[in-house]
Amino acid sequence: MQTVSEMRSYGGTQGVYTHASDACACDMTFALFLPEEAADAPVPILWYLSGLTCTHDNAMTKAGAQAWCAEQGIAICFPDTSPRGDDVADDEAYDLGKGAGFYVNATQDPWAKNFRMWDYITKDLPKAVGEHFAVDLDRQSICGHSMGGHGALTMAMSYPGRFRSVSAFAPIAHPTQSDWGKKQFGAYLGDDTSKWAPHDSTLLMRDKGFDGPVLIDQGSSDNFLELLKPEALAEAMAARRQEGQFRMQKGYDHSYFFISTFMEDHVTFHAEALYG
Ligand SMILES: N[C@@H](CCC(=O)N[C@@H](CS)C(=O)NCC(=O)O)C(=O)O
Repeated sequence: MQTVSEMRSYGGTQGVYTHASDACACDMTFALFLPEEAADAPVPILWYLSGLTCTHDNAMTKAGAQAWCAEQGIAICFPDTSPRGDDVADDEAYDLGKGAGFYVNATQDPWAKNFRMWDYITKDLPKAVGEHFAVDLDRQSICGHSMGGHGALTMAMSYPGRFRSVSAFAPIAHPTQSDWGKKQFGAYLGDDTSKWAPHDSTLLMRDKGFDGPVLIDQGSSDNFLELLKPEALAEAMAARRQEGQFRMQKGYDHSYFFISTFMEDHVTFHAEALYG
């Protein structure tokens, strides 16, 4: 584990670190905010998965999460969205390859060698963070934005008992039926759509739901509504009678101005579950 930077923030520390990932077969960079309570004892941790084109840096600098995490005494980790490096495959489109890992384990060439973001987020990263920092892995929650909302919801429903709560800002909610999904799942997972289904949060919600509270915020003026398909997830939540809230936020778009507006609500929501 190498420290890239560490800065004082809200009485705690905002760090950026690089480590070797077995899953992605490359070095990965992540950001971690630790509140001042972490100096005395391990603190609960919230994972924040970012969207297309992002690195660890976008949410770290624009989501405004540190103030609320400091207030609640919880850590927040911002991973990268794909493997990185000169040897890693890429595509010229912004929504495939680097910056667009889609939180799956690719099985198809040329992606299979490095694009294993599912294993990175669920295995390598918690192991590394748990070993090196004062975080309590018995108290984890997960959230994300857009492609990262998709990752957070699919991981939360796939690992019952691991995450106490899940939330998402404008998640890609039904990727098997969207051009933000079909293109990437076809490339990473191949043509057999039965391999796609475990990575669709609407299908997972219909099938099993989440064993804790769910909070979804979606801007009504989001320019990607046709790709995100929020109505499919809202319907699935209602049909399952899932504990949680789906909030359509009037006039908000897809940007970090939307995310930072509602970040306090999300951190408070997770803190209630993490300290409950
Ligand atoms: N085509 C758009 C789509 C990418 C996009 O909106 N990405 C969102 C996540 S899906 C984002 O967080 N962008 C980075 C940022 O706003 O800092 C672009 O490249 O700007």
